[in-house]
Amino acid sequence: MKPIITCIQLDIKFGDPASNYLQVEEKIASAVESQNPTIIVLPELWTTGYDLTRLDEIADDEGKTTKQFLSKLAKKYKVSIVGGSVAKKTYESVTNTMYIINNQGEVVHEYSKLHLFKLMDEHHYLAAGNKKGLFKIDGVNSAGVICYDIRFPEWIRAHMTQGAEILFVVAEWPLPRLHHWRTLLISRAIENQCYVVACNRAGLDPNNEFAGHSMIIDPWGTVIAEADETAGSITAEIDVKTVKKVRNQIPVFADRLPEFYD
Ligand SMILES: NC(=O)CCC(=O)C(=O)O
Repeated sequence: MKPIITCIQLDIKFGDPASNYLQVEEKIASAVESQNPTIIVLPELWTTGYDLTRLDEIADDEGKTTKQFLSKLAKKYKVSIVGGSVAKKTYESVTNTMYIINNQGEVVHEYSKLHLFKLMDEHHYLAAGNKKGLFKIDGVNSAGVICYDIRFPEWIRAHMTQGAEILFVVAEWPLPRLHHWRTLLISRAIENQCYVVACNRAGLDPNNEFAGHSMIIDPWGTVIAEADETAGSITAEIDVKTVKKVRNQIPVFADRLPEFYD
């Protein structure tokens, strides 16, 4: 079965997890009803937005609430979820953490953002992760990274050389750098000959206007679905066999010469 992927481009309510859980529940229900997706993707920090000064109060304790919430919806609708990311509080720190839930409602992986974005003060409030975002979703080897991570092609490549065929990107990417967002995502798809599924947020917070433009890009670099700047969703069916076809046509992975790269 070919994956049908929906990105939900939310307008996140700043610092208001209760409202955001509610709107995500409604938007997942309506995406399932109208688009029949097999995989749903949410944006970065969708429970709290960038309300970093209040994380002590509003971050999710060990991610428990989010994991239960997404598992329940995944099971109810038999859909896999790339659960954007949330602020996860532990005894030691708060991380910007993505949960991957399969269509049985099981949490199959969690990835914490490796590269913290200083321009949005992340380094003052969040701790970086230390593990790759590699997982299988609906049988497809995939990678998941968070926003600023896409500026580090070597980090993405480290996932791709381990066999990932879809790169999921979840983000809160501001409008003034929309050109970078589109160019970096298309470049990551072309250089890695993979699908890129990128879910950004829409709307405003007290410091930023966000770019929207969630995108689904094929391994040739063609944009097959793209949102505008407003809240909404995009959906596309993808054919994972295209990854092998493109990798056979131009054998970039076989032609790498890593011994010259450092
Ligand atoms: N939330 C983020 O990591 C934003 C990254 C960003 O805006 C960039 O230009 O990079």
